Amino acid sequence: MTAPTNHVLAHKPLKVALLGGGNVGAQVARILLDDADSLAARTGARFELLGIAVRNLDAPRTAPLPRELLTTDAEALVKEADLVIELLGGLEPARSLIQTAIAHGASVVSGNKALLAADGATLYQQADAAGVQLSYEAAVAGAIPILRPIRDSLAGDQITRVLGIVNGTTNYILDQMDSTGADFATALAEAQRLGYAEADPTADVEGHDAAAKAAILASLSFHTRFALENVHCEGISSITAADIAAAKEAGLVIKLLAIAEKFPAKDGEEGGVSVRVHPTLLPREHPLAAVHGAFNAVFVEAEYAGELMFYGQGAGGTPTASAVLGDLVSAARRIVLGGPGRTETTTGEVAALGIEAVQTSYCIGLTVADQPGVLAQIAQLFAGQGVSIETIRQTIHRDSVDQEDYAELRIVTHRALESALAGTVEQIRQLPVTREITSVLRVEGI
Ligand SMILES: NC(=O)C1=CN([C@@H]2O[C@H](COP(=O)(O)OP(=O)(O)OC[C@H]3O[C@@H](n4cnc5c(N)ncnc54)[C@H](O)[C@@H]3O)[C@@H](O)[C@H]2O)C=CC1
Ligand SMILES: N[C@@H](CC=O)C(=O)O
Ligand code: NA
Repeated sequence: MTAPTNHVLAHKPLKVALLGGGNVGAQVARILLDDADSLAARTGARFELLGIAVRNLDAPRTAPLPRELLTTDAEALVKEADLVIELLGGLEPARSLIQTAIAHGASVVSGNKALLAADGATLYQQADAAGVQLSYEAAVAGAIPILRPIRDSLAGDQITRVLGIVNGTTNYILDQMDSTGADFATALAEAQRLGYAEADPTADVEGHDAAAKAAILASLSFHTRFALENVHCEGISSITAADIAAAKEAGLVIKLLAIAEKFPAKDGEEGGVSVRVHPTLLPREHPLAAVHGAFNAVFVEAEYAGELMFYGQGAGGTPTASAVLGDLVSAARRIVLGGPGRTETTTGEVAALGIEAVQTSYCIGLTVADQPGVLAQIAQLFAGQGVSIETIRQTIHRDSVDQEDYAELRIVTHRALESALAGTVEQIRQLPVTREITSVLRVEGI
């Protein structure tokens, strides 16, 4: 392995102001402090966390924050910073603080979809005019990289439809009602406890949070400004247990979908883009029906790329912090970009593993003599190597040549070390009762 060449951090530390120490803010602070070295290596400059603006210095936090970093003076903090992370939520004072940051030449990272849906265009223009960046990947579908792919990766394509589950709280509630029969209020309380819900959960339940995200998605996808007023919005508060049960009986599931769809001009009718959020029935075999809990998924249909699907954790402090930090590193790299910038780094120094060190599940196909005790012998060899069997399927066949019965086995294992599996297979191959090992395949996702 060649020695890493980019450990030297030529750039001065970048001062970071964090606004908000709630579900997301506390996790961003924790990771900024815990992973300071690797973030510096990837960025080309260290992040110096100047302070964390909070409303109440003594409020309980989801991660312990150094007391000396907490302040109630958000404005003073912002004026000192090179980079400002806004995780307060709500329109004010978030908007004014972002504008102060921009006016002082700081780049801004925000997860505030309510503000971005309301004022994103203005704030973006202000940032552009000041030569700073405004990034907000966390604002739509939490941890899922969706805005940057739409804005950058698909910049050469024509998006025709975006369709997704973009609110974790409502997906959690509907999923709980569907799978455990939980009532609406209990499921909502649990979503709040898990840190998915907005400070005022009405924004989730009535679809306003999804509508804000739909407006942002539509604006980026169709290169046109869509305001919240352009989004048709229906929430899930009127969905009853009986609706869920009826859907289930019909092989359907109810999901709150955000849809931005282009309708081309046709038969003298003007074309346009429909942006809407509403509860939607889906067949249970539809890929979006398999999005459970607080997970989100966004389908993008584009003229040249075809169908793309983005899936992951759309809510929760730590997953959302991942998107915030991705934006932070990306914005910081551009500040460092006085030189060539650091977009690819090789400072991880992680060893490359051989296949023998892989752990996964396996499916082994083999044929053996149809005799008593054969399965026990094989099971013993697996156990001897510490490989645990998940299922064995046996089918009896008759050999057309010697007219002897033989058994075809398909054995699926739990996760096991490749070397242990290979050793087991070799031992089975040597057994006098084994006719043939027909296949050894690795299995993921079971
Ligand atoms: N929680 C989640 O799963 C996700 C949240 N977001 C967005 O991230 C932002 C933060 O969300 P959470 O951390 O969940 O909210 P939160 O309500 O847990 O935290 C907000 C924090 O900001 C503080 N704050 C509010 N106004 C303040 C002020 N004027 N001065 C000082 N501190 C103030 C509050 O005291 C609280 O500590 C919101 O815009 C939210 O929509 C985005 C994606 C996912
Ligand atoms: N309240 C939101 C948080 C993420 O944006 C949700 O439930 O999805
Ligand atoms: Na995202």
